[in-house]
Amino acid sequence: MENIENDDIKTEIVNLSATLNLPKGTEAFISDIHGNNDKYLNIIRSGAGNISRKVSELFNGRLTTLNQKRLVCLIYYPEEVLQENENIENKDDMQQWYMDTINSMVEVLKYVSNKYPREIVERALDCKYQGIAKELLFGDLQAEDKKAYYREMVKSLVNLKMSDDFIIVLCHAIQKLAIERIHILGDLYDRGSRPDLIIKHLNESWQNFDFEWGNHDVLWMGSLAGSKLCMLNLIRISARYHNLKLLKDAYDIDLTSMIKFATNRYVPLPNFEAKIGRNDLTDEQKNIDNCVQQAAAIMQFKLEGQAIKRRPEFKMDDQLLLDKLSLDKNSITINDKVYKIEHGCFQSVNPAKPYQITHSEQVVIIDLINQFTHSTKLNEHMWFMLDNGSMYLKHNGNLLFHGCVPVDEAGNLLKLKIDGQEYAGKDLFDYFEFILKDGMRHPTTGDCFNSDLIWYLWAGKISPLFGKDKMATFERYFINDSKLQEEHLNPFFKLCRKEQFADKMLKEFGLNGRGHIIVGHTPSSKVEPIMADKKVVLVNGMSEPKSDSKIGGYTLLFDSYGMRLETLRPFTSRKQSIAEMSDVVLDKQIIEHSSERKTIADTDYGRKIKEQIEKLSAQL
Ligand SMILES: O=P(O)(O)OC[C@H]1O[C@](O)(COP(=O)(O)O)[C@@H](O)[C@@H]1O
Ligand SMILES: [Mn+2]
Repeated sequence: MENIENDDIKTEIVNLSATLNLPKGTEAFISDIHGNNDKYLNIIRSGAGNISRKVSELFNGRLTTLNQKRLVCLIYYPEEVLQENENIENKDDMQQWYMDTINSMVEVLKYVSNKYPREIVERALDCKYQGIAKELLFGDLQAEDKKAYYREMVKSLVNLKMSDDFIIVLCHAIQKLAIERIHILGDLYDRGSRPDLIIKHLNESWQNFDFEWGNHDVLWMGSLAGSKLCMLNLIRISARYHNLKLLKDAYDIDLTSMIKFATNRYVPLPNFEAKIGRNDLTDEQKNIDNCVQQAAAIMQFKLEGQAIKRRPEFKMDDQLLLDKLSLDKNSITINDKVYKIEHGCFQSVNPAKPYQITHSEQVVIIDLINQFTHSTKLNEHMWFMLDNGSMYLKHNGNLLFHGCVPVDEAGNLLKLKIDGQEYAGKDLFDYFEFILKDGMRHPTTGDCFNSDLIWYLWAGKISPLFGKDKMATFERYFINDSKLQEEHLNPFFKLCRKEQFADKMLKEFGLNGRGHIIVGHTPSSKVEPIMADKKVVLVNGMSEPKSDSKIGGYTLLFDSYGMRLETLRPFTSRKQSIAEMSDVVLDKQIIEHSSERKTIADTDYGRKIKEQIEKLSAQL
């Protein structure tokens, strides 16, 4: 008996020791997806550019560039591309195409899977075709004695009309194996229409991923925790980007009370026109978006005023603006200067009590927050974000978070004083993580401490997720003054150009200077994507590109040879990507390269394996 046990332990040690010598898996870092499911899938299905690179390594000199492109496009979008085959009329041509394609596909799959232990490769294959796929994948296709056997296998797949399904299984396996782990550096939610589908995809089809929460994600998590402020911001942004439908379709939140209230009390105004790049909306849809945005904005400003007054420690008094409106509400006095109000909509603001919510506003807010806190699907998705996420992550020596470590101009950590206790740097991140988790575990719709702090994460001066001195929502809606509308970035971003500062930040989180700080949030138009002698990398890859933008953002890949930042091609639609067979990557910059491959032994996972080996050895 003892011997059998010892043998099992020894086998396990052999397997684990062997795993340590495999090359390190490829990590992909993406950020600011903002609900753009198609663009997200375009990146994921392409292995963040990894697949086309592998195909060219494998087929250069054997396939023309055009045929490589065709193969790559098929791997990304097999469902759509295979449909085009219906146009091939000649049966022999068709058979030949399938045989060539399956063979090439198996080659690519072999190539991307050679980093993994067999068990992981098997897991990436759909069970329906696992037997055949394994035979083709792990067998020696060139062995003379078996050539006919393999040829017949592929031929039968074609004859039995199983080949489309089989190709799809191989393509999905290639996609999965091209990236070992995805880091999502925040802002999965808001602006785009289908964040729910991204969550669904990760939940159902991906194994290794993590979220570093963004300020927009916090609005959704905070709403589930009962924060009315988070919810009003969320609804305002949803209306601003014509996404109110998402709330009903994905989360079963009925906005009837809000829409009725808003369309009765407000008339459409130019400053509340939805920000969408299309003009196929009916007048009714436009009016709803416009009026709901106004109603939510006014409720938001009122409740924000109450929170700011309730929490003097937030030091946000400069954002109390409703009480600075003139009696006729056509102008506002800020720092002794009078500004004209453009297209005001303050009919529900009582000059005597500007932050007081009216009875009918209250009725709408209560209806909505009850629905948010009771939505089963929202509950499921936000817990998925909570369980798989954190405020920051230390992974393989790198530090990942969404925004910044709040500092002053001199680079000293800014302290947030709450309840007599000061939090700064890593402690500040840890504190907010505790509050967010606590808030979600104990949801309440009252004006509680957790809710206020969660809202602070969205818009507070010393919020690591926001990273700006103020959110100028009011000014941007109503005051035509570019100075007042400015939101200044925390000095962190400027200081990040200095290596010494980056080292100091890494040290604050217990990491050494060999690591990198990898962040999302800030568009590359504001901050360079590579700073501090390549120690700080910005991967804001997904914010909607402006219509004239020549790039579609950045993603970072970290494989066994090093790190490279990929500049993405602007993404318009899935249909167009397929039609043009366009690849995701426009350009790449090497951040780090070593001719000696990193192995699993060099990673955090490797460290865990070594610990396990030690434990097992002790049992022998
Ligand atoms: O693009 P919009 O909807 O006008 O939003 C602008 C607001 O979004 C923010 O940029 C925050 O969003 P990000 O985290 O995506 O930057 C605010 O600072 C700003 O006030
Ligand atoms: Mn952000």
